[in-house]
Amino acid sequence: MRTVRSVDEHVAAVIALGGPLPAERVVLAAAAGRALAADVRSTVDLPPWDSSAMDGYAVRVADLGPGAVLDVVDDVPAGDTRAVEVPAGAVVRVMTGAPVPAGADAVLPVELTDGGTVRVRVDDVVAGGANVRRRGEDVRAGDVVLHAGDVVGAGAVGLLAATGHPDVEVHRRPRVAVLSTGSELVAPGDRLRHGQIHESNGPQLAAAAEAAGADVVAVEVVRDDVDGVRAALHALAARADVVVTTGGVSVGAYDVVRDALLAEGDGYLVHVRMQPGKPQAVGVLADGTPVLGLPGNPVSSFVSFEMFVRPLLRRMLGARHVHRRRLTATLADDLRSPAGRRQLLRARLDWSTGTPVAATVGGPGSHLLGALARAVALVDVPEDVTHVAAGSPVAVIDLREHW
Ligand SMILES: Nc1nc2c(c(=O)[nH]1)N[C@H]1C(S)=C(S)[C@@H](COP(=O)(O)OP(=O)(O)OC[C@H]3O[C@@H](n4cnc5c(N)ncnc54)[C@H](O)[C@@H]3O)O[C@H]1N2
Ligand code: MOO
Repeated sequence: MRTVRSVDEHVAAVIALGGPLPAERVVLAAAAGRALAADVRSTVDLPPWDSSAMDGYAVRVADLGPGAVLDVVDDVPAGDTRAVEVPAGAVVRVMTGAPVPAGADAVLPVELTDGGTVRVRVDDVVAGGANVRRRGEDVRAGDVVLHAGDVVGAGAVGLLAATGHPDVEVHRRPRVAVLSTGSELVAPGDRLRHGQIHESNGPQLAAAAEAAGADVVAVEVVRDDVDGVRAALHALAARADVVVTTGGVSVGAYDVVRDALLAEGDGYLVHVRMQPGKPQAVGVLADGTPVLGLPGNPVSSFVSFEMFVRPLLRRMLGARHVHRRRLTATLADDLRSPAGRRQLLRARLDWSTGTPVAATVGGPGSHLLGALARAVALVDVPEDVTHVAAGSPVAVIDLREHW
């Protein structure tokens, strides 16, 4: 018997199969794409001291006036660690990023002077505080600068380094094993005999899992043989946090993932009210490893990964937001959708008018790989909607990565 579920019910059931994995400390170079396991506090003020924003002269504003000539008593480049002071009636030459000497209350840009190095003529004045970056104006020592669950992007790596962190605590990446099933499958590059196709779901799912932040530990292929599938599931489960299979979950005579999971005892089959991706299998092996059985049609496996596997992997990665960003787009062309199934159509997004226009690519057939690479979004048509007219607003799932 198959359990019938909505997409949201199945998403909830799959996400419940795992939680954030244990934390580990990694160097910053390995932190991008990982989710923080704990809040991070700054070890320093940023800037750590009053800092010059310009090449010029550290001045006492009271000494300035158009035409004033002042002694240049010192020269402070970036990296100068001395404690320097500006006496009244004089200036100190400073460079961008250099500490502003004590006593100065502004930096006069070199362009507003004659550029002198012994004495300098002031051509124009600045207000108190001008071009001085105050200690701590950006970040204060002890401030929480990043939160647990934040996914580290390039900006966060820069912030971590600037706030004094050579390494950071992140959740372990989920280890994913991919198992493609099908006696018709041969390796890409092998010559196809009649009845054979190139194995494409394994590489596709591995790439999707890597992009989701997972560590893909295996991509294997087995023939349609229940014992072979069971043996492969156990071997892969020993090395992985999640096993993802494709093919063999429908009602065919040789749908072996279905039979293997049923034989494992803790598997079940689901009809999800969606297109593509109706038949799904979910199980937990004896060692506790979840198995997600995706349908074999390439578009079905792609969409099923997006809707079910990716949120689980994001949750295991520790990311706060496990779902893709959703947008509202204008539909380019009329579309039809089956009653009672939520349809997820591959689409391009055209931003040339400033707001997104979604044009579906490829037909509704779940075997149509030709246009898959052009899809950057999925148009999400609710179960009860059977027709959407061109020009209507539609919900869209944005497939591009966002930090
Ligand atoms: N009588 C019925 N037949 C089917 C139903 C149904 O309700 N009643 N559902 C259809 C739907 S919808 C789907 S989706 C598929 C899912 O079937 P399986 O998960 O059992 O997948 P397979 O039969 O093994 O393969 C389907 C199709 O995909 C190709 N395939 C499989 N694996 C790969 C791979 N790794 N790389 C590339 N292509 C792959 C396979 O050759 C088949 O053409 O069932 C429908 N049938
Ligand atoms: O549910 Mo299937 O994925 O439509 O081809």
